[in-house]
Amino acid sequence: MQSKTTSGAMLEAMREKPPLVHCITNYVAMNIAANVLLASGASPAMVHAAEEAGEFAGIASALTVNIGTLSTQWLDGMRAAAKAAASSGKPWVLDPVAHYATAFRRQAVADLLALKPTIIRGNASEIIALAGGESRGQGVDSRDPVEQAEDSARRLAERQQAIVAVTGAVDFVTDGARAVRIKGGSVLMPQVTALGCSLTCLVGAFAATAPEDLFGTTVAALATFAVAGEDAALGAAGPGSFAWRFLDALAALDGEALDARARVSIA
Ligand SMILES: Nc1ncnc2c1ncn2[C@@H]1O[C@H](COP(=O)(O)OP(=O)(O)O)[C@@H](O)[C@H]1O
Ligand SMILES: Cc1ncsc1CCOP(=O)(O)O
Ligand SMILES: [Mg+2]
Repeated sequence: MQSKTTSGAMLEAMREKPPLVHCITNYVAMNIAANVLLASGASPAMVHAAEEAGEFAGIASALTVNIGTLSTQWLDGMRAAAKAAASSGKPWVLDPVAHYATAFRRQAVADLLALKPTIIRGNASEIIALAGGESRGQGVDSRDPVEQAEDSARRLAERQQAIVAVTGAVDFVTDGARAVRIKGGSVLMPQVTALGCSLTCLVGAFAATAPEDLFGTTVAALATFAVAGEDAALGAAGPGSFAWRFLDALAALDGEALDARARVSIA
């Protein structure tokens, strides 16, 4: 088996053995997130009912949990799934969408953090607030630059013993010690709803492919979005044509091109 040491090798390994990714995500993101995973070579399943989420997490290779359209019943399913993933040693990714906005969300995220996500992916405002800082987030959208979230990400990674990925104009990934920045993508990406949510699901798919290297798999997922986003923007007239071009760009990207074009630097 080819070693999965580079982002490109991880992408090819994922396509060779498509991981079943259990995505508990929001109503807005379900369709595009599933299509992003299929285009990238993974196998998505959007399963959230409390009656089955724990059992399903046990048969999937990774779990992603996104609180975008949260409800009490959904939270029950999230907790059951997170406990099942954690107890079976499977990676699970938390996307704390707009957790700062309401008391309900803040409590939900506190409960989920206590279940030890292995990776946390959010925009700069979400990560600043999650680490206890003052963020300027508005609803689900970030109003803070990523560079102002880097220290928060390092502290959060240390505190949670997790990988933390902050996305925006230049992404940042850390395990609390190591850290890299990833350039690329397009200004059109935040204009398409649920691309961040979709990226969280792709982080789960890569994590399932090489769970022994969650730092590397998280970088690989973000680099995949960065390169595909640049490709999709080339011919896009706006967010609408960008969205379908982005799916095509993900499907067209191969490991060699990803390794050749990913712009990852040590932070
Ligand atoms: N200004 C930008 N330039 C290039 N890429 C961006 C920009 N803003 C966001 N992205 C990319 O869009 C994707 C979604 O991330 P983001 O918008 O930060 O998350 P969220 O949707 O959760 O707020 C990521 O791949 C990120 O790198
Ligand atoms: C608009 C909206 N409302 C609740 S979840 C959601 C989608 C958020 O997607 P993303 O965090 O990827 O921008
Ligand atoms: Mg988001």
